[in-house]
Amino acid sequence: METFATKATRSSLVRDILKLFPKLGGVGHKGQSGKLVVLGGSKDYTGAPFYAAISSIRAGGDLCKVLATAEASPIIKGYSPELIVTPYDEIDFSKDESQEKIDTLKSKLKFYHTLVMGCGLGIDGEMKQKNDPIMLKQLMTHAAETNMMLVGDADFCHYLKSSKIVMDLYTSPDEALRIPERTILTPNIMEFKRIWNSLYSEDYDPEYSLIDLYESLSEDIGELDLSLSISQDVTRVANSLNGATILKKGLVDIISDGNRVFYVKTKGSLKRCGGQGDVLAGTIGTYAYYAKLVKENEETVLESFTKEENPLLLAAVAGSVITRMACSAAFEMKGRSLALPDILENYRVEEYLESLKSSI
Ligand SMILES: NC(=O)C1=CN([C@@H]2O[C@H](COP(=O)(O)OP(=O)(O)OC[C@H]3O[C@@H](n4cnc5c(N)ncnc54)[C@H](OP(=O)(O)O)[C@@H]3O)[C@@H](O)[C@H]2O)[C@@H](O)CC1
Ligand SMILES: Nc1ncnc2c1ncn2[C@@H]1O[C@H](COP(=O)(O)OP(=O)(O)OP(=O)(O)O)[C@@H](O)[C@H]1O
Repeated sequence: METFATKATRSSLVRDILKLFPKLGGVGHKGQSGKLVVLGGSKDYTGAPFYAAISSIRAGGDLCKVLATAEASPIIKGYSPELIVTPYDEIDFSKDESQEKIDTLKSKLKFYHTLVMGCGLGIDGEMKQKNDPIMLKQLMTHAAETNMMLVGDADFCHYLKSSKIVMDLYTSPDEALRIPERTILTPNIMEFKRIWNSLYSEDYDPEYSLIDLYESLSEDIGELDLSLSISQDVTRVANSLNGATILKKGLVDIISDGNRVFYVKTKGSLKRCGGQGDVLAGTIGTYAYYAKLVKENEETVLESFTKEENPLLLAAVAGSVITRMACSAAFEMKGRSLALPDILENYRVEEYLESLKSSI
């Protein structure tokens, strides 16, 4: 069996996670701690975009908007007065005459920091299959032009597989838009396989066991050597997608942009109720913005990353740690009766940061 030697130290990573969070000094204005848009929500799925959006606020953000189908919009709005909900599916994105409506929709994304795509987006229906990839390309391009960060989860991974229009944004990227380097993808194992199958002819057949990895790692957070087989499937996909950051979810979350590989095995929930991935996507959406701020701020010096390296790796590590801590706290309270709202109720970021700080 491989030994899973690590590189960046746990303590340097924890100190970097603490540096990611903007100070709440009492002088900030509304939106400064993060404004996020979730593109998802359809006939079958109204919970997923709600969970992602509300988690972005619980994680530290200020404002969130949901773009959903007209059918799902009033339902999602009804879950919380916190959410701004805008329908998108009355627009046929493939038609030139829709341009005015598309421009109006784009104007509603102005000043947002992150676009989270896929939570409850849905994949059923001929019209949706045709329209959604064009819509994704248009909104992603617009988001990149306005310097937003991107998170792709759930059904976004389906469109990455089924639509060349979407995959081309990663495999033949427009250098000016820098879409791969502003993206974090958060596939679960099924979604990871979908992306894998769209890139390579051979089946996904990992040589390692996550249980072995989990048991052999002494620290809860750390860096893995690139040469390990555990690192190689994620780095391969990240490299094929031109440096997009991948967080492969599981018992141990593996995170890579193709250059470096990190893991998180912080204790989470033993019950795997639906929606935990949506919570992670919303949380990471807020932290992707914080990572961009860290990169832009000359005064913030990270210990585990150089200024040239990809700060989204840190956003993904932080998102995974905080989500897992909230899931663990909720599971401690509710055990087998855990449902997703219990996790939202247990989002106590300040407390988790304090506990990380005192652990080093
Ligand atoms: N309340 C809501 O509105 C929610 C809506 N959601 C939304 O639903 C949409 C579709 O998402 P999805 O979760 O049904 O699709 P996907 O992840 O492909 O799973 C399909 C099947 O694969 C399996 N399977 C999954 N994970 C596995 C694993 N780790 N290891 C092994 N097997 C695994 C498992 O099947 P099984 O093997 O148990 O038969 C599972 O049933 C998407 O838009 C999403 O955002 C969710 O966010 C939840 C809350
Ligand atoms: N076996 C596990 N033990 C502990 N935490 C886990 C485990 N598997 C996944 N997680 C964590 O749970 C969160 C969600 O991962 P999960 O695999 O449940 O996503 P998902 O299938 O996309 O969820 P969703 O139901 O929202 O579609 C991640 O933060 C991940 O780190």
